[in-house]
Amino acid sequence: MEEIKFFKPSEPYGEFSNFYYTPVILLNEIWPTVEHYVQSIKFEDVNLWDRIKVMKAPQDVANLSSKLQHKLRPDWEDVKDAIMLKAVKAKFFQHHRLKKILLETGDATIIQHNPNDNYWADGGDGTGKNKLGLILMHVREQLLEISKDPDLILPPWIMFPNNDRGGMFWNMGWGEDYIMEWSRFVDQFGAEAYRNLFPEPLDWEGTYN
Ligand SMILES: Nc1c(N[C@@H]2O[C@H](COP(=O)(O)O)[C@@H](O)[C@H]2O)[nH]c(=O)[nH]c1=O
Repeated sequence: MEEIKFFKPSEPYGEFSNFYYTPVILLNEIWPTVEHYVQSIKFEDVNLWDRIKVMKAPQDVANLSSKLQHKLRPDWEDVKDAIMLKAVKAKFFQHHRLKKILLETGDATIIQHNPNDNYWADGGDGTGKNKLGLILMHVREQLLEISKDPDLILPPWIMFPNNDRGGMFWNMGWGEDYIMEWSRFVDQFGAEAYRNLFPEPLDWEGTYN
């Protein structure tokens, strides 16, 4: 079985790192990286979230968080896997390019290789739990259930299920760019054929007209 090892964002498969720069929308807010989101959610104090969100380097975020261990929400150990899954899922559903990279790993085992982390990574010698690798493979399964074609651009109601059709997100920046790219893709693919794969839900009615 092929193994894919990743660690730093600048190295091969760096897109799989939580430090990789790519925005994610969670809780109706845009976070600069998965790391910014996960480290914020560790704390109940939302003032800390605002402080973290404007920090540039994910490493600075991680450093600040490790200094504030005494402020951790009491249930963190119980919820951390679910929160990480939610964030990693959002990242790979919300970005077509990243989704494609993940799907193109086929059935390879994905391993976060970091000697300093026995939980999210392999501990360097394979004794770590590799939870982030397991989560990435789980998200890959979830994507495969929707479509096995890495080039297929998914409809907005699947990529951004929490963004209402009437919301401002679709009228500017990221949301607008995505709708334009998706529309071009649907035209090339053939609207009827695409619609057969992805019939629009009630709140997106009329979108193929
Ligand atoms: N330490 C590290 C990465 N690992 C990430 O750091 C986080 C550590 O979480 P926690 O143990 O809860 O503070 C977690 O998201 C893990 O995947 N990644 C990188 O690119 N570069 C790093 O230097």
